[in-house]
Amino acid sequence: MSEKIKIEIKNLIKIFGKNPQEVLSLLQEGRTKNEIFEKTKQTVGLNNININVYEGEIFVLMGLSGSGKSTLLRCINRLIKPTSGKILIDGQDISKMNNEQLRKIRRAKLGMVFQNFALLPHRTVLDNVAYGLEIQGVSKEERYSKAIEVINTVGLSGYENSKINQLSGGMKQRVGLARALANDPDILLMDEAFSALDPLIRGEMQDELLSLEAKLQKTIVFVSHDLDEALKLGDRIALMKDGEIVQIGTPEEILTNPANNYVSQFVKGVDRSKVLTAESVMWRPEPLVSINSGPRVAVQLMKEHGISSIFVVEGKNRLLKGIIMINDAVEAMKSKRGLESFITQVPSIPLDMPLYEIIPLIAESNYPLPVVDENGKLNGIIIRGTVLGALAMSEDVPEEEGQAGENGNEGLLKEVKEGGVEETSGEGQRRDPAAEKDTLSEAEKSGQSTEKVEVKTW
Ligand SMILES: Nc1ncnc2c1ncn2[C@@H]1O[C@H](COP(=O)(O)OP(=O)(O)OP(=O)(O)O)[C@@H](O)[C@H]1O
Repeated sequence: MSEKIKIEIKNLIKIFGKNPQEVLSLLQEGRTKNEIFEKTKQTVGLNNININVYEGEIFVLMGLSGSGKSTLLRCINRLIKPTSGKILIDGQDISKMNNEQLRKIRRAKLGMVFQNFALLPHRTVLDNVAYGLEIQGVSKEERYSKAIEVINTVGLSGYENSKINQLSGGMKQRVGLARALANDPDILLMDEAFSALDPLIRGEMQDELLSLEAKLQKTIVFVSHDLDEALKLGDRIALMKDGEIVQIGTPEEILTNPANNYVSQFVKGVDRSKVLTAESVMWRPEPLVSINSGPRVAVQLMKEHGISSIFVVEGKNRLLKGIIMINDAVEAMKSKRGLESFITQVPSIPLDMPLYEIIPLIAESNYPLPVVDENGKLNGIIIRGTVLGALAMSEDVPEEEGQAGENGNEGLLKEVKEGGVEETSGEGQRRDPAAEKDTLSEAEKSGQSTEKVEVKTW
């Protein structure tokens, strides 16, 4: 995802009714959608929408039926004309365009995929995919060659000459996707595109879309009323209610920092383990010991912090070397050898590993797990308590009690809770760059050994 704004929506309002001006003044008075409908029989489809969609992101519009998702999506390609406000696509305001300009921008930049596929049932796959190019007057040779290319992209090669009514739902939607891609649009607008598919196929199509997106880097606006789908697909999600945006955020932000009670209720039953990643549950590793320090320093730090193991790192970049247990450090001290030969190698966790993959690892581990970036730098640690806390987060249940049943991780949670293993780095703190300076000076003070002490904190 780049920093470039691809679609900019500003103060967008859509009123369905005969006298939008009347509704606009009622909106300015602060009347609600329901009040306005009762008074005027007109519907506020969208009220004051402001969104930036960045190039290359999947932006999901999510909300209950009637919240305004489809209306908003259709305003973006001007299938619906907004009552007021702006929609800029690469800086050009589509809400002000005449028909000719609209045709051009739709051809050049916008592809749309519908829930009901909207295919021509008696035509072949090839002709359906090439249809958009055909009505633009592209030569047969050129449109077929492009169509075959995108048919391959969506995994339908071999089906070029099949008729649409011979295909399964999932295959039809692949055709719908291929048809939208045939123009090579920058932006794909997808309206409940997978909602008509049965759950297994739906999951496959979601995976397919994610891997396509990794290759093609389109900007995608995806409408869904399904929270799990939104959390799986969205780089960011806008949660809508009654024609307004309640919250915009990444899936993690929406789950961990709901804007209000409506959002909390909305996300209550979600399986957090599928959405949260190592990065969002890791804590600050503290203290760390440098590979160049002697075992005495390691033992001293562990004693001071009341922990039984400590991560060993190398250099300014805190490259992870492993972990040393207190017994091994004592052994190293007695044998007058360096730390290196007493280090235990531990599996390291990438920053984006989902929580559900971390749970079994942390359940079996006798020490915290290190989270490293792609360069091998130690970014944080994962401790059992953190995992428990992240899974237990909920409006109604106090954190200590957890909420295992609702998250479907009851067995694992029980195992984690009853594991009886001491938290070796219970002192770890959530990342807080502002606190780095203080802890650094404290850590510096604590390194009072004759050996060269290199304590890493941040
Ligand atoms: N053509 C129309 N005429 C009048 N009202 C409309 C029209 N289209 C949509 N609406 C109203 O605008 C509001 C938003 O509808 P919209 O279809 O955008 O919601 P949605 O979130 O996409 O719901 P769904 O998931 O059911 O499609 C609803 O109150 C709806 O009744």
